[in-house]
Amino acid sequence: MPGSEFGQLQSDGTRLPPFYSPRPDARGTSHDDGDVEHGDFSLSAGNPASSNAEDDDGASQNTIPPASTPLTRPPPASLLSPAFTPPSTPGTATPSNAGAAVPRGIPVDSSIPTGGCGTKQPRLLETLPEVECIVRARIPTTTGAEMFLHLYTNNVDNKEHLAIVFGGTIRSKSLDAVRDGETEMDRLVRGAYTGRLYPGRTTSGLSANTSESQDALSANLTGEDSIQGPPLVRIHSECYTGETVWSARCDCGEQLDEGARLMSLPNNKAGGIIIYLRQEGRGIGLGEKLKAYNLQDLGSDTVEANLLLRHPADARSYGLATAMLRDLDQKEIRLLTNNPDKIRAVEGPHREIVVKERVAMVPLSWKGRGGFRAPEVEGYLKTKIEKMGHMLDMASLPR
Ligand SMILES: Nc1nc2c(ncn2[C@@H]2O[C@H](COP(=O)(O)OP(=O)(O)OP(=O)(O)O)[C@@H](O)[C@H]2O)c(=O)[nH]1
Repeated sequence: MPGSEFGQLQSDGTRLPPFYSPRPDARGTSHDDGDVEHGDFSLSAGNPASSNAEDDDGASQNTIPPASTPLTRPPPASLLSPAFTPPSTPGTATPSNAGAAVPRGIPVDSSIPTGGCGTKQPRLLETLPEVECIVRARIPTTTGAEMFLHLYTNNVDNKEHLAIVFGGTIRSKSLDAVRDGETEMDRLVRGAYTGRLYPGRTTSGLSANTSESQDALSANLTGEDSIQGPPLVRIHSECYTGETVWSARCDCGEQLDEGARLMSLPNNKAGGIIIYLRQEGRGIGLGEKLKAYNLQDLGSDTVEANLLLRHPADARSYGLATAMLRDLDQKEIRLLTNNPDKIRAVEGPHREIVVKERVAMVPLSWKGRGGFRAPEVEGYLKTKIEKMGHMLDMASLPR
């Protein structure tokens, strides 16, 4: 960690990296999450992506996955644990937002060129990958927000892709499916239960006589817990540097935290899902991304650095995200992104998922809500806008 100019001084005297979550508003005013997209975005249908980026993006969407691994086979012992250990957990500085509105989205219709996600059509594989949620657990976070972490296996790679689920109404079909020969304890341990776990619980379903089931019943009757519209979704690609080792070259850590914060807002009754895909460095892997960083220090931008290393500008695909969202029983979503390619790609080859709205991700520092400023992240965002067609208006960057 760099020196003392970095980090927020906490009440217990320790310093936390300031990079991820919004700092509390120094003026003590409450934030209004309803203004997320106020004038900050252009919805131009014209896509300013360079020809390089266009060619490479198109190619990347068509990446053929490696040979299938049957879902029935147990995951290999070599499965790596996620490096997802953000130093600041979701929702820091949320208390002042307790009553804040759910962020407004911009209507999207990817079936028409003027629908708000550019004109590029990614070439997608005809069939979605198969995914299976093998375990789910409740994660109370340090801010009081709670989420359920779902770990998925699939038939195209050996990575542990994750769904971070906010709200109690979103469930995984593959997790809930009954497995041959399993006991009630097996179901409890792999997270295929309803309601909450407590010491001594022996059944995975809600039994009619517990006070918990009565609470659930009355919540449903009063509509307190009923689903209200499509959930907020973020499709997030792994970024070890930005999420774990405090890199100021990108805003990935801040985006992850901000997505989680918005999904945890009490007024967000529709729930939220962060699909956390293990495609580090836009799919080129951490080693190659570190080489790209060195090329950036030598004068290349993020797209040029990838191309110099003979990688596409963006080597990611989103079929796994589409399949995971379908497994979580979603059809329509509100997507937190500035990336037009992501909107079309996550919808899948047959629009298995429909993005109804895009919710813009404006860097927090641009809105005067904390965040961080650095020449590197400004270069990163500028390249996204100028070469990759991201729907973010650099002109609104405060000088
Ligand atoms: N190759 C490369 N990858 C980077 C660099 N900086 C960040 N990344 C990766 O870029 C990806 C960021 O992706 P996302 O957070 O999904 O964001 P996005 O696709 O840019 O679009 P949004 O949804 O608008 O945030 C992660 O996989 C990061 O590891 C870089 O300099 N070079």
